Amino acid sequence: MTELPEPSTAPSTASSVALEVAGLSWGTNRKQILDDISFTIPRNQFVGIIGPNGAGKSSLLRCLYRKTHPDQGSISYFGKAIGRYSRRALARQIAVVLQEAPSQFDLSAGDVIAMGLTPHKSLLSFESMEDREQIVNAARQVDMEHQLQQEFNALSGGEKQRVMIARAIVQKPSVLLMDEPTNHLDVHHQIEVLELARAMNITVLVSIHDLNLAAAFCDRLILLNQGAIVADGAANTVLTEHNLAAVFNVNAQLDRHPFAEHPRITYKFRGEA
Ligand SMILES: Nc1ncnc2c1ncn2[C@@H]1O[C@H](COP(=O)(O)OP(=O)(O)OP(=O)(O)O)[C@@H](O)[C@H]1O
Repeated sequence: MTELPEPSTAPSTASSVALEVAGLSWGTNRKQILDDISFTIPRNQFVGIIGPNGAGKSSLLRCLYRKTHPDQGSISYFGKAIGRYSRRALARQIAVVLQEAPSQFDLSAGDVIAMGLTPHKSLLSFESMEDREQIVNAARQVDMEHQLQQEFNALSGGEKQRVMIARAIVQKPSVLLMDEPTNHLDVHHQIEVLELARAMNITVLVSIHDLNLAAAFCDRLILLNQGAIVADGAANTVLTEHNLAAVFNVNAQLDRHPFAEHPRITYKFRGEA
C-alpha cells in the first residue's frame, strides 16, 4: 500500500467512535472468509471477538491493522478511513499483540519493548532516561523487569507474550488489538494480561477462546461464525445455551457468576445429564 505523507493535523481523536467497520468482506478465490461485517465501537469499550476455530477472528483483526486489504467495505478509526493514515500515524493510534512474535535473534526482551516507542520518536534519536523508565515500568507491570536483558528468543511462550504486552503499553495507543493474547499463559498471567489491558482505559478488541474469561472482562462480545457476525452485545445476550450449541457445538448450562453480574458457563460432558 502506498504510504501517504504525515497528516498536517492529528486525526480527530475527539470522535466518540473509536472504530467503525461497515460491510467488510474478504476472501480468497476459493473461499469467502469474512462476509459483510459491520460494527461500531465507541471509545474505550473493551470488546471480545469470539467464535470457533476458523470463524475468521484473526482474518478480521488482520484487516483492522491493515495487514489484509478487504475486498469490500470500509474501516475507520476516530472518523478517519484507515487508508488515510500513514504507517507511523497508524502505529501511534493502534498497538497490536499477536501470537507470532518477532523472530530476529540478538534482540533482548528490553529491545523488543523499546520497539513500542518507535512511532513516537524521530529517526536516529537515542534512548533517553525517560524512555528507559517507561520500558522498565512496562516490564514491571507484566512481571518481566528481571528478564529485560534476556534474549527474547530464549524466553518461554508466556514470557514472550508478556513482553509483547509491555511493548504495547509503551506504545501508548488509543486502540489495542489483541489476537488470542492469553494463549501460552498460565491462569494467573491470563487474568493479569486482561486486567492490564482493561487498566489501560483505551479501546480494546481482543479475540479470545476462553468464553468465561471473555464474559468476565469484556463489555461486549461479537460472536463470529463462518465469517459472519451471528450475535453482538453484552455477554448475557451473546452467551446463550442456544448460541453455544449452534455455533460451538457444545452442551452448556448458563447461570450468573457467584461474585459478579456476568454469566458463567458450565460445560456438560458426554454422559453428564
Ligand atoms: N491467507 C489465507 N488463504 C487462505 N485461507 C485463509 C487465509 N487466511 C485465513 N484463511 C482461512 O480462513 C478461515 C478463517 O481463518 P482465521 O485464522 O481468521 O480463523 P480464526 O477464527 O482466527 O481461527 P482460530 O480460532 O483457529 O485461530 C480459515 O478457514 C482459514 O484457513
